Amino acid sequence: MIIERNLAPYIVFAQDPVLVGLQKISANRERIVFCVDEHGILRGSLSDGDFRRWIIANPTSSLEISSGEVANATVRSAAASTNPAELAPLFGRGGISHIPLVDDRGHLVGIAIDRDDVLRISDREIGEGHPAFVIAEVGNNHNGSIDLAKHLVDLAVEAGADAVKFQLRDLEALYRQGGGASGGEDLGVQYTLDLLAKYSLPAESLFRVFDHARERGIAVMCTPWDAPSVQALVDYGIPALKIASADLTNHELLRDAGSRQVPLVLSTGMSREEEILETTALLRTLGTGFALLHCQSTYPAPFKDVNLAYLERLAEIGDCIVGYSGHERGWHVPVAAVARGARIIEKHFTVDRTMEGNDHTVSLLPGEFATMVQQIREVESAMGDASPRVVSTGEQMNRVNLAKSLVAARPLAVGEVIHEADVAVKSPGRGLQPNALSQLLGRTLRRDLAAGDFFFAGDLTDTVSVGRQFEFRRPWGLPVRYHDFAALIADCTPDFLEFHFSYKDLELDPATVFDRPLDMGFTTHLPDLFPGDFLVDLASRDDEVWERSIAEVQRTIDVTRSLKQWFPRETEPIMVVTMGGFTKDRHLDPAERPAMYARVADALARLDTTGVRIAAQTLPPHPWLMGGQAFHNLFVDPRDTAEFALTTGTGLCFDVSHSKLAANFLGIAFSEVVAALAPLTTHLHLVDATGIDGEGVQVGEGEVDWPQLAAALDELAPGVSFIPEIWQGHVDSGAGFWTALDRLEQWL
Ligand SMILES: C=C(OP(=O)(O)O)C(=O)O
Repeated sequence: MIIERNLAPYIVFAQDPVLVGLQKISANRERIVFCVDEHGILRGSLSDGDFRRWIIANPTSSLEISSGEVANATVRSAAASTNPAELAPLFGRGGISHIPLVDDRGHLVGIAIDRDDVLRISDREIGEGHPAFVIAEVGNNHNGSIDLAKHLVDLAVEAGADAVKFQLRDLEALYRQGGGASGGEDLGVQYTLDLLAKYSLPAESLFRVFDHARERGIAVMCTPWDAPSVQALVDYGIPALKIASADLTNHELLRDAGSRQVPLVLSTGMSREEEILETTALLRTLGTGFALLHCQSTYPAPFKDVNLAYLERLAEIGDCIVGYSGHERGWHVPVAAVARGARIIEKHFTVDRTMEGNDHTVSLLPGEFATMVQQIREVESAMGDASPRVVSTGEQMNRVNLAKSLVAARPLAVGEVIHEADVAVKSPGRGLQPNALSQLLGRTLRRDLAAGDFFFAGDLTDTVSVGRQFEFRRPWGLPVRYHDFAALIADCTPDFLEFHFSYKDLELDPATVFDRPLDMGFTTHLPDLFPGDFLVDLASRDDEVWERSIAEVQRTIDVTRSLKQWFPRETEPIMVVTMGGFTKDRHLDPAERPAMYARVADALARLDTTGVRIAAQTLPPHPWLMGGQAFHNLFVDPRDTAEFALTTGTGLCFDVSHSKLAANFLGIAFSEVVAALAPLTTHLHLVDATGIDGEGVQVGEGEVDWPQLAAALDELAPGVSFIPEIWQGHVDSGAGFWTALDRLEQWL
């Protein structure tokens, strides 16, 4: 439980319209506000439930009605002096999680909240489901210089820290001899005192540094080592206090700090478990929000003494948010601590490890700290949620390439019953997976198979998936390969075929593919991969890559042109090109994009495109290039994509899956993407998407709002051709394409 005394987000005046109350409820995310009169006297509660009950009872009432009239006047309150231990049993009854605390004249002075799973420091929430809160502990590493302290704040901001922390001591109050006098003390104490006397910053100087941190938008924390320092920090308005390990048993300081209505973060180094238990019990009587940091108080701490496994026990015995304050070398241990549940990480921070003072040696330099923060974020993103394992989109692709399938061991004819000897397990994994063997055995074949042909899911059912004559308001086509187009058009007549070339296809003489001209149109698609793992990149700054990219695109244009003789209806075929602009390890700064687009434009200007319309394919933020995650920088953001199309006159192949992923990644509405791209679109790839990298998903099984998209396309890109580009839609006699077309027909 915490006792909240910052009441502004939780109160609404009785005369305020109820809408104001509802807005406050949304803003404070606590699902409740309390209604007070002009003297601050509690008049009732206004929760989501109170409002719902009222609106059901008064369905025609205006929202201009005052909050006081809607509020529940019988809300249960408690006296401000009530001990938190007495408040605790009141929670939970009837769903109560907030108890208003009133003084003896009925003024609202606090709210007891049944919450210790989230700690709020400045505008950050800490706890399960939130990114770890990373504190750059400057401590006294400013060595007494305000300028260096401010510089460290700037560096902490750049390194991605969530907070900077300092230490404040009143040496007169803190040490038994007062001031920096150390005569008669042990060696260690003398050394520490000498350093503190030399390098501590007084409160007023530290506050100038805190002001600077606020201006830079980073949370500021401080460890008070004595009562005057607690008072000074609270007077300053510090958003959270840190309690050093050395003070874990200092109940007087804890009582003082814990009654100041700011969250406490306590380190547990140099402590025994019973001391930690005693302290948490004490804090619970104060009603303050707190977190415990596991810590090994040696500088540097030997790895063998760190005992990260204790984090779990600490969370259990403290029943609170836990974190880790690290004094070991390097930053891999804090990263591991995050993986073991630390929600707060504190690590010392300096500009120079050789400076005088015992914290410098265990501090991270700014670049190291930035790496730690980045690695923490990467590990957080890698943590997942232990839900049942699913196959990622990239894995699905690799599974096709690397796994195995059930194939015909010999030619098999329609009507034959499948026996074990008829089936072999071979790579690649395009067909039924080997574990489907028992389902396949004993089934009667409904199609002929050559030796080596895949068995598909369709062979396990009695209904065969076939194409049919589909009806659309715009030209529709099928994505095909040279080797499968004839089978795919056996039962349907698309308006056109889109040939997705492999690099080997480019070497084939079309006369060996087509035995007669076809009465339909065609489009083509640049191969995704060329010999020697080469990916076309018309934006490349590497001249060799750029020249070869231009040559490969030109070669594909030439092949496209040569196909026209087999498709007399097609006068100017579209060729879809993935232009490039990808990187392997990270997205580039958007400022780098204009030069890259210019490079693409220069490459396009070098091509002889006579008789062929190039369409630049819109791209996802994270393509699965060569079976692994990569980063696309161009044709992802609809704004620069549209600008490129407009300024170069290049048409777009609007890939709905790719651009939906881009919208999710960029946090923009997909309708905005459609509005920007559809008017510049000459060709469409229609396919669904999930998240930021789930591409190729079956229509209706992802996140695209198809009726809305279809209406927008009717308006902004009428008559523009499309293919259903379902991943692996061609397998199992085109089952994926037929399902997609069946579904699309109702909207397009
Ligand atoms: C010394 C401090 O903390 P820890 O015990 O985490 O090192 C501090 O916060 O000043």
